[in-house]
Amino acid sequence: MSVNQLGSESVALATGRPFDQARAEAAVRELLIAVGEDPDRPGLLDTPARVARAYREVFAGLYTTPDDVLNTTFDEGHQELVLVRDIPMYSTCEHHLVSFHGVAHVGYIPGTEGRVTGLSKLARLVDLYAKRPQVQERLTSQIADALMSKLAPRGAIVVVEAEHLCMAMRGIRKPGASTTTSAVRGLFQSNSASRAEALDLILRK
Ligand SMILES: Nc1nc2c(ncn2[C@@H]2O[C@H](COP(=O)(O)OP(=O)(O)OP(=O)(O)O)[C@@H](O)[C@H]2O)c(=O)[nH]1
Ligand SMILES: [Zn+2]
Repeated sequence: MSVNQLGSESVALATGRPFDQARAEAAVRELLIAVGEDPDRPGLLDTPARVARAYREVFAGLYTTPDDVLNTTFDEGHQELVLVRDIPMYSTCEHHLVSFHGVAHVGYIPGTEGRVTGLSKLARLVDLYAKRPQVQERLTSQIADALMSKLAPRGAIVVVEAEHLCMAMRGIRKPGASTTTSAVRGLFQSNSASRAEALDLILRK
C-alpha cells in the first residue's frame, strides 16, 4: 500500500512518528480551555475529535513522498513545454497554522528522451507539499526540485499565487493581498527567453 493513502503504518517523514489522534484531540481540548471555552458544552463535545481528523487530512503531505506521486511516466517524445495552470491549492502557514490558499502553476520541458508524467500527478505534487506546515517560498521550491529530481526534465517552472489568511483575518488585516512566488530550474533559469515565454503563458489572464 502506498503511504499516501494514510494507512495506519503511515509515519511523518520528519519524525518517523505516525499521526497521533488521541494526542491531537487532547491538544485541541486543551486549546479550547486555554481560550476560555468550555469543551464539555454540547456544541464542542465532538470538536476535538473532528479537528484532529481535519488536521490529519490537512497535513497528509507529511506522510507522502514524491516517489508515491510521480510514479507514472510515458515515453511521448514530447520536447516542448507541458504546463498545468490554476491548480487550486490550500496550504497552512507554519507561523500561525492558518490557511494560505490560491493557485499553483506547474510546468516543465521534458528531458531529451521526452518522458512525461500524468497531468494529474503535477496537481498531486502540489497537494503533497501544500498539505504540510509551510511557507510559500519553500512550497514553491520543493515542487520545482521534486520535478527536477524525479523527471529529470530540461527545465521546471512553478508559480504560486496565494492569499494568506494570517494577513487577512488577523495581524495586519489586508484581505485580498496576493503573494506570488516563483521557482525556475534548469533551462528556465539559464535561458531568459524560455523563462519569459513560460511566465507569459502562466500569468496570462
Ligand atoms: N516569507 C513568508 N512569510 C510568511 C509566510 N506566511 C506567513 N508569513 C509571515 O511570517 C511573519 C511572522 O512574523 P512574526 O513577527 O514572527 O509574527 P506576528 O507577530 O504574528 O506577525 P504579524 O503577522 O505581522 O502580526 C509574518 O510577517 C507573516 O506575514 C510565507 O509563506 N512566507
Ligand atoms: Zn501566517
